[in-house]
Amino acid sequence: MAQKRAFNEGKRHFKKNKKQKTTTVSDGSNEDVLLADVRRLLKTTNSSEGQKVEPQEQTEIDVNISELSSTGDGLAHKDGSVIVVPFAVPGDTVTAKVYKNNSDQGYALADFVKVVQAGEHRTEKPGCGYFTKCSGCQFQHLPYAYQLAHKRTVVERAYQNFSKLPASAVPSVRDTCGSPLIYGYRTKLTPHFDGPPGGRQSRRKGEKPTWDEVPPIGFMLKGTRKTLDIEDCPIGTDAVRRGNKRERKRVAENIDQYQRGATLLLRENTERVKKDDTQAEKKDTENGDDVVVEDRGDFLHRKTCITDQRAISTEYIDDYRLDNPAGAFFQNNNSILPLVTQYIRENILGPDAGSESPIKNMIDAYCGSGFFTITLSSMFKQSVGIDISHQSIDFASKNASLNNLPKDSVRFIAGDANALFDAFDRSKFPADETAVVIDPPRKGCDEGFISQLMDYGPKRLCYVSCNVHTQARDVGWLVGGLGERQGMYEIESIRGFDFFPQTSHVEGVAFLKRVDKDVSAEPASKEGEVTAASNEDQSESAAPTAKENAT
Ligand SMILES: C[S@@+](CC[C@H](N)C(=O)[O-])C[C@H]1O[C@@H](n2cnc3c(N)ncnc32)[C@H](O)[C@@H]1O
Repeated sequence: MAQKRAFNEGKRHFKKNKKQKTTTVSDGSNEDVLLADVRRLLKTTNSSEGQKVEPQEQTEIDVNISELSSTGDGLAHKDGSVIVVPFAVPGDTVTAKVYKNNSDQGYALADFVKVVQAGEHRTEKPGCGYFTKCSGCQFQHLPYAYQLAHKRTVVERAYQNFSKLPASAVPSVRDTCGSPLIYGYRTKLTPHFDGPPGGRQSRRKGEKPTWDEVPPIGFMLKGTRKTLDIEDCPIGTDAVRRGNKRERKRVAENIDQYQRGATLLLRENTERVKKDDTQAEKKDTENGDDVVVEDRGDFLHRKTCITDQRAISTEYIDDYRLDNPAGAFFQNNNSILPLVTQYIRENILGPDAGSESPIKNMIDAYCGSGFFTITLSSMFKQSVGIDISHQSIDFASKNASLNNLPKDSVRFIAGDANALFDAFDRSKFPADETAVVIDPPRKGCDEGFISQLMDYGPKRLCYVSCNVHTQARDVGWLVGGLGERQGMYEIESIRGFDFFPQTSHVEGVAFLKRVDKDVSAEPASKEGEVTAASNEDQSESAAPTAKENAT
């Protein structure tokens, strides 16, 4: 009998220092991920136990960086504590200034001060003048191959730390797929500025707040809650960078019209025009510097930057046109998306699937404005996407029409993924003929969703996630079980995709297959009949045991 797994491991409470305050660390948060790395490092370096010297806050110390954390920080072991230093590289000796000592957790957070001796991997000239000040990028001093190799390790550790699966249940993580563009890739940036000093008091008194000067407009200064003024961000696309310049000028000229701080939207928009379109040429001349023109074979892509949240932005991926409300979620690195869709096409039917694949249907849970449903639709007889946002579903339906997809085979439903399996006719989507794509927000799937998914028991799963740590937890449930529910899947492959070069983020794509019953060993069932219940019985043998789970 397989081990029953804790139903909700989502929130853990840690006692904090002498005041006995507790803090909640949610699954997959930066703190949770860092803690797992700290514990592992302390375990492997327990030789100095008993001679622990707590680093004093506000003191400067020199430390040798031994590894990179999954959050992108350098980790050093010193006198029984782990010192966490941003912008540091394994092999570096750096001076760091401790600003927070989490002694009960065994680590201290420090600011990077300077490099004393550079490690061998610190070879790149950062592409941005704000590097080591801006909190956006962590890796501009690292060669791209090193960044990709590190992200593979991040995915590996995610499964070691959060899936609760034995190593034997997790296949070797594939090499990270790199992004074709490593700068100039971000199609969306959202710089912000803070309100005027004393603004709240002025408003309370019924007075209009005034500005002494134009405030910094940009991103967070690393390790603080202050805004760093950013004139230019080289990970943005050319159109977005031009938009940033324009928006900064507009805000500076109109700052008196703002009573509070604000977040600006910079979203790339693409207009596809035939090469001989003289009207488009005229527009380009009129709009001058605002338009970036890219040659795409028979077409030109005219790229501009949208700043109105309610406007519609357009992107082209694999020749599909996808419209989206500019302020709503859409993937931010257009250059890597064709590689992701290609990879999913190559794997979603299974490694042995030829033209005779039993998989005829696709369900896209958390579908947004239909990116996966639409770009993969040609592989399936019918596809259905579901998303909690009515606005996204409206756009998904419009996108299906824009791409001339038949209404009877590509459909979208507005609703909670947790109720997904009540929302459509299961008999039209037999589990044996269906693949489910899952692409939830950073917090991952709800337990309710995972349980329902296992009740339904689709033959194949493709789990895409921008948080490989919550993804590993959820995959652990699907394979190892959740609460009373036994797991019923096996991991086929795991691979990271580098959606955000120069940063510590990695997108995970995992393929899972249902562990099917060996019908020859079960005389009572009819040949070929595989039900969710029978899969559940069978999964016991595939699920890890209590002992394995504990390792
Ligand atoms: C990471 S986005 C993925 C969107 C889409 N797959 C794409 O690539 O553009 C996550 C999506 O999950 C949706 N979402 C969040 N919670 C949900 C829930 N409980 N049920 C259904 N959709 C949900 C959000 O509206 C968002 O569109």
